Amino acid sequence: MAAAFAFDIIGFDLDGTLVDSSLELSASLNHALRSAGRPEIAPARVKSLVGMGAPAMLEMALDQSGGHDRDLVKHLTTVLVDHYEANLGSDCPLFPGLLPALDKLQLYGVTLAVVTNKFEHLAVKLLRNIGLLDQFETVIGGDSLAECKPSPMPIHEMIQRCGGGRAAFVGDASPDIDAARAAQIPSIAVTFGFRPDSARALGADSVIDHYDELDAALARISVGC
Ligand SMILES: O=C(O)COP(=O)(O)O
Ligand SMILES: [Mg+2]
Repeated sequence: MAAAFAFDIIGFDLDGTLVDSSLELSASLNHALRSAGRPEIAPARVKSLVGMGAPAMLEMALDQSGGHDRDLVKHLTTVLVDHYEANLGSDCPLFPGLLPALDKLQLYGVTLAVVTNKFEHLAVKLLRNIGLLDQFETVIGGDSLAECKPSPMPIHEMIQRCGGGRAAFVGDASPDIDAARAAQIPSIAVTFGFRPDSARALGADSVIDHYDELDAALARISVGC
């Protein structure tokens, strides 16, 4: 089947883009906060803390109740990750329309990849547990390389691992769109992720409200690139 767009590679962010991981992340963040005697944070508010990895999420959460230091963040990252890993993917729905959208891209012969700021081993395990891992040529995590999003480094690496060619990136937050811009590839922001209020202001080349719109958005942004 011929695609209406000219991309060889489509990269996806993970949390808030492929899956709604907010309930599992909230449960594990709050488990870590409780263990340190800190107040919990409501899942709706946890969404705004996701996107720069677990240590950054903990720093921002701890700053809401008395601050953080490096040792505390290091210790609580282990507490959070151990808890998160135990039930990974059991309460982590895919966003509507994702599977048919990925199937269509595969039919077009597009190579798919994930670039997340989650630790790589957690991203791989989550994708395996929810049955998505085989869809992706490669998974690059926040600790896979010397730099993570918003650096262009993981985007460049993604393109290289996927054999080169024209690429676009889909994400829900500023590290995604900024990394794509820094790597000089077009981006699509999703409004159904963890930044519904600001997705339109991220400066992406296109914005979608549902995965049904992905095909048309890719066709729009591939014109002239
Ligand atoms: O902050 C995280 O844990 C990772 O988030 P991302 O998948 O949106 O990059
Ligand atoms: Mg995200």
